[in-house]
Amino acid sequence: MHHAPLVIGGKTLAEASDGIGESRDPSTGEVIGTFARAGLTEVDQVVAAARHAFDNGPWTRMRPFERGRILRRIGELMLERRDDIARLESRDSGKPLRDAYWEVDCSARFFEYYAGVADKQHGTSIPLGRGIVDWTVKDAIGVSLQIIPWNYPFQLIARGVAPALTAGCAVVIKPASDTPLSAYEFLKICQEAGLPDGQVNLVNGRGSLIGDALARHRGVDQITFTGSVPTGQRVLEAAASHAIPCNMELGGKSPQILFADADMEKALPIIAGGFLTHAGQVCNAGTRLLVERKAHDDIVSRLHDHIRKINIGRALDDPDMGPVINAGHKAEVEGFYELAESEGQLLMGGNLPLEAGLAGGAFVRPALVTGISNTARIAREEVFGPILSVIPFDTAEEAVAIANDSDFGLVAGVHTASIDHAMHMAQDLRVGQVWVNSFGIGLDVEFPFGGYKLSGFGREKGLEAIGAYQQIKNVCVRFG
Ligand SMILES: NC(=O)C1=CN([C@@H]2O[C@H](COP(=O)(O)OP(=O)(O)OC[C@H]3O[C@@H](n4cnc5c(N)ncnc54)[C@H](O)[C@@H]3O)[C@@H](O)[C@H]2O)C=CC1
Ligand SMILES: O=C(O)Cc1ccc(O)c(O)c1
Repeated sequence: MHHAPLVIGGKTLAEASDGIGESRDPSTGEVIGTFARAGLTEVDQVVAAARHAFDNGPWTRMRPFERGRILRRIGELMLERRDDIARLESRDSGKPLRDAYWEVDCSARFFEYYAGVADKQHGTSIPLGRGIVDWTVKDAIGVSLQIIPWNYPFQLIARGVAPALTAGCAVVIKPASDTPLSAYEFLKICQEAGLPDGQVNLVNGRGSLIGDALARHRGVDQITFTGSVPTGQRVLEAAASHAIPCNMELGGKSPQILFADADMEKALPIIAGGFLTHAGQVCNAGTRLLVERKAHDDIVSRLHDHIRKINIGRALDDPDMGPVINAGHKAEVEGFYELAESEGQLLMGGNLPLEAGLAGGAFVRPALVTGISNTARIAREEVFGPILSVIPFDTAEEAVAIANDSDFGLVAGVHTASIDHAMHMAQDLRVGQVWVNSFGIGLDVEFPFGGYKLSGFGREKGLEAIGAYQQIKNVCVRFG
């Protein structure tokens, strides 16, 4: 049985003021671990520890290449422990084992990538004429609060913490209560890699209690949040109470646009992966398929055949699809099947062996919804489950209009053999990321990732992410 303590200023605290929480395996419903649940007392302690590390600790003063070496070591240790972390993550989050391995590998890549960037944070020199020298310096913003969701618990820590540390920040991590376990593995790795005490701190606990109190805390200088829109809006209100900047990575209802000229054989697994990965519990899941009308019936029949064969099972057995995060979320997804049936036709898939042991799991089945337009609620609301809404279009202009007619704007996929269609879509789609003849779920660490509209603002990954953790200081010197 795992137990995740708090880690505050380098000290490991097995108990905390809001008691002990339990974490369940969504594949079986079994309790697989416990965690110390922080309350308001620990909120003050953890912010004080991070502040102390930032204001007085060695990290801020260390030479950038030395910081880079420690960051690289964190990535190496992740790879050395990939089996243990992936198995823990697969059980705690319910994602198939291969996806949990991907999560660990990608986390290591974040540290490798930013390790190489640590000593390249150049400022600029601004010409103001003779007798004046003016330059900018990229200063660390201070204490970064990272509020993490349950869908990619380990990787989203790495995604935010690596650039924050690179910039010189201290960090407080607040994981989701459904997936509290792997964050402690991350803290242990940081300690072993030689990260100074207090530079990264961990507090598990209730979002509405400590998440809110941390976001309001005057000692926090910046927030990175990934999660739902309503919670993100609450976090923004808390941040507004002391006017600090936020990186918001919220939900999506991302389109995949399929033209009739596309190679259907190649497009099919990409479209399916786009909405089935982690049972659809991905912010950038491609859950609206906009299909050129003449290809509609063909792709629906191929997709239905495909999802009929999807094997559902325990995450550790590495099935095609694992469970959703918990019984409450299963009920929500099932509510969306009912909504879909009232708005259009629901085509179900999936093989769920009802053998003993799976009865307690939060399993749902993959589904297509046809006979709807983009005004249907099922085509507009984020389900966070394996449901694909299929909507026909006749022209490329109409495809863009439907794709952009959404409250969200995270990502889009385009499947076509025509360079004109591809370029038109890339130019006109109001989303943060366009994939052509592909649809990656968080594939790479090098390019910027983030949304338009209700999908949020700010960018994760790539060189762009570091800006969230820096202040630009301008220095102007007159001489002579
Ligand atoms: N964009 C994304 O990647 C994600 C979206 N979601 C969406 O959110 C829905 C609900 O899932 P939840 O886990 O309840 O997500 P949530 O958005 O409520 O939680 C995300 C994180 O925020 C924390 N939190 C909750 N209330 C807070 C508050 N008032 N102040 C500060 N932090 C707070 C939570 O403890 C968790 O760490 C899902 O069904 C899905 O639609 C969930 C996870 C990830
Ligand atoms: O946030 C999500 O839900 C999806 C996701 C996870 C990891 C990534 O690196 C990414 O780009 C996107």
